[in-house]
Amino acid sequence: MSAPQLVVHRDKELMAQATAARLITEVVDAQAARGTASVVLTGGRNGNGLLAALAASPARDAIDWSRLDLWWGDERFLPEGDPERNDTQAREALLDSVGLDPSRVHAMPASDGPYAGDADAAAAAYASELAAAAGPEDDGPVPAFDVLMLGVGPDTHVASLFPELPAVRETERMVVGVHGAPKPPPTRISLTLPAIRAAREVWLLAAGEDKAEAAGIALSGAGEVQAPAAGAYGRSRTLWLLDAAAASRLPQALYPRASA
Ligand SMILES: O=C1O[C@H](COP(=O)(O)O)[C@@H](O)[C@H](O)[C@H]1O
Repeated sequence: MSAPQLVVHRDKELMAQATAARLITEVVDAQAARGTASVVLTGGRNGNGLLAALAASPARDAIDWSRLDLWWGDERFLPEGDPERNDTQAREALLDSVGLDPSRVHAMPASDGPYAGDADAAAAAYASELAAAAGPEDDGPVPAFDVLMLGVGPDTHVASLFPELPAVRETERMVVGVHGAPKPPPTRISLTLPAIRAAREVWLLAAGEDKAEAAGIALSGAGEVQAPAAGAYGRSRTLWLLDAAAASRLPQALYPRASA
């Protein structure tokens, strides 16, 4: 487990641009060291903002996109191409405009595919895909992703692990179907905390006033069942990337601010 490190940017635009630059460097370094890189994408406003910033960055061409494996931390269990799918939004924001190898883009199954209506079976299939990609050096049934990104929800959810729902308590399976999510749609697929913790680096993204309470709770010693973001950490680094609005309710000891 790596203790959280915080980086606070002035506003969400700067946070997205700086995180895009950070991601480019990480991917380029991983490709230089190992030939390939693996990144886990997140959905939501902050995740899509980051992808849009990456698409707009001239430095994006430093990445060899054909040697990048992309995975998702969660997905809304909806038909292929649905505008609310995280996969659809990521393709529009970035993926359709770079030269990815389609065989390395590992979208989570859609609700109208071979697992029609069965999110649990779809989750098991994604777990098998992850296990097939893991090598002996990964030391487990999922790859040691270079960077795994998670948007933090206003209720402290990450991926589709919502407070108090069974998925956040999962300790054995790497991917689960989520039922009854409080944020629409109710049926989802999600990596679990053990899968998230297999990543070398976990980056939590929180921008905007509506994330301030969640960031404050998760970084104040809350339990992971009540505040799933508190249970998300990487093997070698856990990085919280915030804007000033989202950092406004962090404990002073973590993020000192001049008193008003
Ligand atoms: O539904 C989801 O929400 C979270 C957070 O989204 P945000 O819009 O509040 O930033 C996201 O990280 C997750 O991938 C997504 O499925």
